[in-house]
Amino acid sequence: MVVSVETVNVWRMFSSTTTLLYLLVPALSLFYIYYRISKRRMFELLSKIDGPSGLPLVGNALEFVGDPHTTFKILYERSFEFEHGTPVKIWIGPRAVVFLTDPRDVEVILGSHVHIDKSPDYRLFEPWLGDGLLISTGEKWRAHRKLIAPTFHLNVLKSFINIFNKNSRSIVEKMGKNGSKDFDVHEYMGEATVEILLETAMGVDKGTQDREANEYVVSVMKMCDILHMRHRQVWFRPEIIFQFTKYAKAQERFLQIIHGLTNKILQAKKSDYLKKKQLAASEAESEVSKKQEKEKAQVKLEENKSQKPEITEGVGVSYGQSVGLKDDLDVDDDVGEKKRQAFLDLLIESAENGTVLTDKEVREQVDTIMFEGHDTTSAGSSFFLCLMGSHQDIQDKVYEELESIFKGSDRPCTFQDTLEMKYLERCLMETLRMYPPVPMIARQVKEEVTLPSTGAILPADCTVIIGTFKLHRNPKIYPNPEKFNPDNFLPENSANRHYYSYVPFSAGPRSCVGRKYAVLKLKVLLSTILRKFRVVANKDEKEWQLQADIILKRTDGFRVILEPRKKVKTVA
Ligand code: HEM
Repeated sequence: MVVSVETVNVWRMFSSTTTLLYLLVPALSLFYIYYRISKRRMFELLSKIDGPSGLPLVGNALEFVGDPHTTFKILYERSFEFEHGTPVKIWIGPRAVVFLTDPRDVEVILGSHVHIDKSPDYRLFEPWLGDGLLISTGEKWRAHRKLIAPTFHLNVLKSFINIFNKNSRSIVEKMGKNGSKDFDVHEYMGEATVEILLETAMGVDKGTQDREANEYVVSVMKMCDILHMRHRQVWFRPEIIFQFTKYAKAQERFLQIIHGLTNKILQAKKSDYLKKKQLAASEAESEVSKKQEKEKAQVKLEENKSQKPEITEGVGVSYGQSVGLKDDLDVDDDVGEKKRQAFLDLLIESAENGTVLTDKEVREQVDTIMFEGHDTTSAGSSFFLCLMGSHQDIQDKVYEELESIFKGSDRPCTFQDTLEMKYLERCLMETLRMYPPVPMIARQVKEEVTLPSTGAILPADCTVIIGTFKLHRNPKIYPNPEKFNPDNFLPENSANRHYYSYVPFSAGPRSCVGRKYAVLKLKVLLSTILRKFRVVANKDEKEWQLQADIILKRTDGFRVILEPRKKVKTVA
């Protein structure tokens, strides 16, 4: 029998493939057995936590590959398969994620000083936010938090009121140009919040063009889309795969725009800081030379008592001019800025001294505050306005309250006014209950944690997600939770509520540093809009399409119509 060369080659290939399989299958089986044994405790603990059934190997991962709205809808609808508040586990491939929605369980995680580590999902933010406050952990986070938190103290915030007012009026004017057409209010809220952040926290004069703020807002939204896509479609997570996709190129482009703006802010601020430092140094120098000149003049005077003291007069004039300039331009400014202690001023100063922060760390914190401070507030304010548009009776009550405060005048809002906006504040709190801009908070637990709700134990290194959206809609805590009802926040209705049953700003040691800033700014911004316009929204709340791409948003857009209110008394 003659055997051809081809037959021999095929046979060789077959036998080598078979050998490979013979080796691979037992190796994989052994690895799997080793994995199950080494993780026995983890599997044992997780088996006691309820969850939807999934497929072998991939678990529930395939349920999240659809578009963002469908994914959110599926996740929320499936949550009703389990009793409100019970911990629920899902598998994303080999990784278990446990959702917590009982306030007692939430407290154990958010209230802890131990479980402060963010889940690995936040690492996707790294090329954008570096190791800023949102992501960092351990001593670095503690030190930076201590430094940054006071820059959002109420005393600092009070000095921002004029900037809040000015920018709110400017955006009201811009929105008014839409006439009776409906438009997406989120774009305007995004632009206003970026401009306000630049002028307040960053202390940068309004040098940015509107186009730049707009480009920034759009790039942040697109970056969130990419990150969210990578969260849902897990095969895009490893850098080794992601870098070859079209999304990596898009990410690079968006980051160029985002970092372009933050770099510009930093450069402007640094040169400002250096100029001030130089000025302070030259003032100190002129103080010294003035003292020396004075001494010399004194000596001369004593040497020749009959001579006129011309030098003293000369020095005096020069000194006077310099003081005059300083008084008019710098001193007022200095006093204002020192009083303000804006976030970026403090950071740049700390970086100059070189002990607390490096330049890179300042950049990361600026990117973090720009992201955290703008996308959350623009979503919150857009939801608020849409809710006002859908609930005219409630909007009327807000307007009535504003009328009682401003009495028909269009004067700017004061800090005291914001304290009197009690009903508006309740509407804002209720908006953040129903539509929390951060609908999920993820943590990685360092050690085993017993959950008070069921006694179940979370294994060490497990990812937990605080499901804020679901937690805020627990009927045992909020009667009729799908209904927009600002009275949920009447003191008598909220007094006995568990502290961790309302966490739009998170809570505990890693709570939002910008909470007071956000509420004050939103009160000024939203009251300015409602004093000028009645908001009308044609779509029923039930038809809204939600997506939770990091920040909760409406896929169908935040469309409203603004109707001018009657003329008010103008105050310059
Ligand atoms: C309605 C507006 C806002 C909402 C709903 C909100 C919500 C939150 C939430 C839920 C967290 C915790 C996130 C997590 O642990 O994953 C957080 C953290 C943070 N927020 Fe906000 N935020 C808002 C506005 C702001 C503003 C205006 C700023 C700054 C100007 C800001 C700065 C931060 C920072 C720096 C963190 C990280 C804090 C840390 O980990 O120590 N936020 N925010």
